[in-house]
Amino acid sequence: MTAKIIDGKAFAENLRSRIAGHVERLKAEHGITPGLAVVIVGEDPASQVYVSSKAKQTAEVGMNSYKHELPADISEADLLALIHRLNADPAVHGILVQMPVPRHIDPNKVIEAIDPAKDVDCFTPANVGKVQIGLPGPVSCTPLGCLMLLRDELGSLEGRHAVIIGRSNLVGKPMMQLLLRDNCTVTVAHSRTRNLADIVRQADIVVAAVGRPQMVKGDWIKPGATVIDVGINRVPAPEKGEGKTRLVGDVDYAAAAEQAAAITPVPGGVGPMTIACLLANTITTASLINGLTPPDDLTA
Ligand SMILES: Nc1nc(=O)c2c([nH]1)NC[C@@H]1CN(c3ccc(C(=O)N[C@@H](CCC(=O)O)C(=O)O)cc3)C=[N+]21
Repeated sequence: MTAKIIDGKAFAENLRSRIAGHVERLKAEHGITPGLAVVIVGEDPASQVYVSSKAKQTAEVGMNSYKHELPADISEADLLALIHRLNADPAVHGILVQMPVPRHIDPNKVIEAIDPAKDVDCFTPANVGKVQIGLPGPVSCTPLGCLMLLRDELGSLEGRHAVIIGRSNLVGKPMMQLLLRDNCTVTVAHSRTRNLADIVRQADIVVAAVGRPQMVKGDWIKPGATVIDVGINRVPAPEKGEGKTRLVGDVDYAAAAEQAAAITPVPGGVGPMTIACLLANTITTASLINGLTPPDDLTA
């Protein structure tokens, strides 16, 4: 079998055009222009690239984009003061502080400072709790993107056995909540799991989010399974020339594609969905801040 390639880039483009429609409607019917503030501390080149593409896509869907580039040596107090100003700014409906922040800044203090009503990453305890009990609000961007791709591919997820590899607060844990809410049977495996290959072999749905290049092997995949690869790992690519690199996922793509019914590529799979879901969350928070029901095609 050769798997169908799940085109996350195309799905994300379609999602962004729906988001643009919601922006139009919020402007025309309610006089609201959703605004997203993105804060980046320091000059990590990879982070710069992501932040620029977030800002560009924010503007493309008709939202206001506010970019705050801060020097790497900014004090924690000054960063928290900026977050408090953004919390109080009525033009800002979403706040994202690009992670990781430099070591002298406590990421937990940064997250705690963000008003949960504007927490488009879904990092704050209040929003993590809302996802768990199914209340409306922003949903972690990467898991939301994975869920949208899975629903589009499979229709109902009910009764399917999903194996998530990775238990991070960023991906594994929220993914577990969302798949449970969709009536999957969920197994969360991680670095200490015994017989990982045998557990993955039982999965109808595999979500790989371990951050180790090509760790999930082709013969771990049950024939006909759906594979979502969250990993984005930059590895050396001497075949492209000296010093060159390429992106690979957490799954051995070529071998897994021989077994799976459908699989996401890297790049062009989950990554573009993460950014589109950030914009979706900004529509959700802009709606809730203004007492409106968020559109249900943009959330879990
Ligand atoms: N507060 C916060 N929220 C985040 O959501 C957040 C963050 N911090 N820090 C960094 C990570 C990383 N991240 C990515 C988003 C999109 C792609 C993406 O679109 N990747 C492309 C490839 C891009 C390339 O070629 O380098 C793809 O997979 O096709 C990747 C990575 C969001 N993050």
